[in-house]
Amino acid sequence: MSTPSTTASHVGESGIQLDETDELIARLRELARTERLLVALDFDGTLAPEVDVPSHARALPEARRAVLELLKLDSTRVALISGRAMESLEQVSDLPDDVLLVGSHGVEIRLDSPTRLTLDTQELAQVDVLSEVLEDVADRVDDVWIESKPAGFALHTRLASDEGSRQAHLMALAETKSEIEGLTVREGKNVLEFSIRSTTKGEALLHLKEYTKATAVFYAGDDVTDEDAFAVLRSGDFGLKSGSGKTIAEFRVSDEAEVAQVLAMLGQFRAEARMSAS
Ligand SMILES: O=P(O)(O)OC[C@H]1O[C@H](O[C@H]2O[C@H](CO)[C@@H](O)[C@H](O)[C@H]2O)[C@H](O)[C@@H](O)[C@@H]1O
Repeated sequence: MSTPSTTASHVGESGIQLDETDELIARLRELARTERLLVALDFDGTLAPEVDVPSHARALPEARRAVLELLKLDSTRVALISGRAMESLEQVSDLPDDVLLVGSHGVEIRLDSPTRLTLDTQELAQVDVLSEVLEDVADRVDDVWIESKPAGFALHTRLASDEGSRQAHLMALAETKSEIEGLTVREGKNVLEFSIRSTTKGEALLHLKEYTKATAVFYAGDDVTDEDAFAVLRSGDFGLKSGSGKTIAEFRVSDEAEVAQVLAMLGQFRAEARMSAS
């Protein structure tokens, strides 16, 4: 195998970023030898580069290829854990049905048989109130819009000015909180997410780990909400942060292309490990 060109770094005990590509490779090889592997991945900013229109986002071809290779391997499951609504995640990810999907930060889950999210009357009423309040905020600030999800909304500010974005955040926070008690608010890249359910990617990852009976987990993500998933990783698992920003993940690469390289390596090591196990 050729030497990977990742700029992987490892946060040493001193907090200093050390160039640790060799260590990353050694740890990937070790992970690949586990009995049952779960590879769980965030979508936007991890497999797919950020774009202005969410429905236009697609995984990099090399990332998609690496995921398809992993799917061919026995005792290996692949999952996407995203903030997107399930319908949107299915559309943009366009992967086979044996990929486990988690949408809306854990509110929606598609395992091997489809399940439908149902909200009770009170929750439906809360979604209606949220819609009214956030539509009103979006109407008042240029280039701010809302994306609908089954249990909430994302307030997008990617195309707004810094000041517009700041104002939209402040208004949306104040006005939703005064209308709905116990609302969950998550901040992401150019987005503020409001949900009437309070799941996290960490809870979703634990659920998938139990469902797949995984003996070790690989998780890659780029945003603040992915930190909840990194937080539930245990010894022998592997956490990979894509891009800049504070993280508790053990390893970091610089972008989606490097995530794809790491996934391709993992696929290769896993194929070798499964071959020698059989
Ligand atoms: O958990 P993820 O899979 O990373 O999803 C997080 C949010 O992704 C989408 O918004 C982000 O990506 C868009 C497309 O690149 C970009 O236009 C936007 O600025 C980003 O915030 C999605 O639209 C949200 O619903 C997800 O929660």
